[in-house]
Amino acid sequence: MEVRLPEPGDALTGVEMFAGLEPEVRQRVIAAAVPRTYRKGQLLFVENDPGESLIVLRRGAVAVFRTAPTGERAVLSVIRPPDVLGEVSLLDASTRSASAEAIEDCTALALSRGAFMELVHSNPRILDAVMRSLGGLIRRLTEQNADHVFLDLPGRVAKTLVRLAGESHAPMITIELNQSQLAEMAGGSRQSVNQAIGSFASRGWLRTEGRRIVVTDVAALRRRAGMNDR
Ligand SMILES: Nc1ncnc2c1ncn2[C@@H]1O[C@@H]2COP(=O)(O)O[C@H]2[C@H]1O
Repeated sequence: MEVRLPEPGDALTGVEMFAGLEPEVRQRVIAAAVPRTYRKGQLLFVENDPGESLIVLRRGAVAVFRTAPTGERAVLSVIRPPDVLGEVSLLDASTRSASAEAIEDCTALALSRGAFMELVHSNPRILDAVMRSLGGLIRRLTEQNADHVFLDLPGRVAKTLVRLAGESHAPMITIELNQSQLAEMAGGSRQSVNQAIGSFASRGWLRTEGRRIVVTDVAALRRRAGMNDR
């Protein structure tokens, strides 16, 4: 009888950027990284801070956002494990391109710029993953730009909800997000986002429960967002 042993796991398990590393190198990365915890609502860093470390998110969720001079926020992305953040300013040796806030209690590993660059130089294979990650970011930005040109606000709200629902095929998907956060992500005023949510709710595509949105018809939202059927 075949006995399956549990997959060996470590603090970098599932993190694509470090997937191709030899076990000894992985252990060196883990030893060089500093564990961090962030409470919900805590800022990890602010736009224009010096970029000093790569953050490997292990638990929780982080919103990446830019702030307008009026104080208004635009959420660019929500990062979840096993994603990393903070790679842009390390690679262009510049300041943080956006701010980041824990939207759930988080645990993470922080790898200093020096340790990350040394790793990249001694393990060129990492460059493949770094390039893939930058390619993915550019692709997302291109899509976000196109959405702002081609989709109306309800379309962007629908698309944001579909993205947050992820790959789940469950008949009901609960998204822990209030309507202000949704407005920051979809790029619209709270009032117009509320109207879009009200109209989706009246068609039976979702319902709101306090700070949650329960999506009941992802396919309808996908169609409203102009996305292909799966
Ligand atoms: N538009 C975006 N979508 C997703 N992530 C982003 C976006 N812009 C910046 N980031 C991430 O947010 C981080 C902000 O700090 P960095 O510039 O060091 O690295 C950035 C990326 O990891």
